[in-house]
Amino acid sequence: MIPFVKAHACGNDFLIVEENLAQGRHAELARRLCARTTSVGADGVEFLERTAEGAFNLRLFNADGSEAELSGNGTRCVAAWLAVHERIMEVTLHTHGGPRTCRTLRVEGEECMISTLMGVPQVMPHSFDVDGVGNVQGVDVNVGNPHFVVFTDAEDFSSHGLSWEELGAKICTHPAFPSGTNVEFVRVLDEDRIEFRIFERGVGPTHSSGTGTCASSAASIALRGAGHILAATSIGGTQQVVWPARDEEMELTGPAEIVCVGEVSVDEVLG
Ligand SMILES: N[C@@H](CCC[C@H](N)C(=O)O)C(=O)O
Repeated sequence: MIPFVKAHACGNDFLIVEENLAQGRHAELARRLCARTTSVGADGVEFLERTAEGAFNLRLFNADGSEAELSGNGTRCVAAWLAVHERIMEVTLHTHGGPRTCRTLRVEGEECMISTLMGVPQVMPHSFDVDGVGNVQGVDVNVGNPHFVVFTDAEDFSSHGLSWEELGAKICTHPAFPSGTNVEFVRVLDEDRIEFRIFERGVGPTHSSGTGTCASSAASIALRGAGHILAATSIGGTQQVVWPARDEEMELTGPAEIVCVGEVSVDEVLG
C-alpha cells in the first residue's frame, strides 16, 4: 500500500507521498494517482524526503507525470501537513527551484495560514508569434519555475480573440519555451489588487497557483505600477504578496488545508 496525504491551497490540490515509497516510479505514480475519475485525483504529487540530517527535500511531479522545479501551493501544502501533524511551525523545504522557508502563522483544525519566502522573481518582457493568432506580448517571469504573463482588460480574461484556456494551451507548449511554461492572464484592478487565471504546464487550467500568484504579481509590480503589497485572486481564492524591491525576496501568504489521509494499493496504481 502507498500512504498519501491530500491537501489543497486555494483549490490547487496535491498529494504528499514519502519519497522512499516512490522507488523511481515518480512519473507513473503521479500520472495514475492524479487521475480525477479513476484514482484519488490532484493537480500534482509532492514527494517528501526526510534526510538523516533532518532536512526536508521535495520533488514535484505534475498530473501528466512531468517533473517541475517547484510549486508554491504544493510547498505550502507540505508545510501545512508538517504543522498540523508534526507541530513543525517553521521549515525550509528544499525544492529543485531553490529552498523555500515556510512559517505557519495560524492553525485552525486542519487549516493553516502560511507565509513562504519565494525567492527573487526575474522579470523580462517577451513577445513571439503564435500560428493563427498573431504576435503575443507578455512577460517572462522566473520564480524558480517558468511563467509567461499576459495582461488583459477583458473581464473573462480572454485575449487575442481566444478564451484564456485556448490561448493558454497554445502558449504553454509554444516553441518559444523549449521546457514549456505556465501561463497567467492578469487583470490589474487597482494599485493593491490583481486578478488572474492560470493555465499550468503539465496540468492545464487550475484554480490557483502559488508561483503563478508570484509571477503575476511580479509582472504587475515591475511593469504595471501595482504596489509592493498586493492581493492576488484566482478562481480558488486570494493570496497576499509582498515584494519590497526588485532585488529582494518575495513573500507569499495564503491558506492550505489538509483534506484527508489514505492509502492506495500499489497494484491498483501501477497494475
Ligand atoms: N501550482 C503550482 C505550480 C506547479 C508547477 C507547474 N505546473 C510547473 O510545471 O511549473 C504552484 O502553486 O506554484
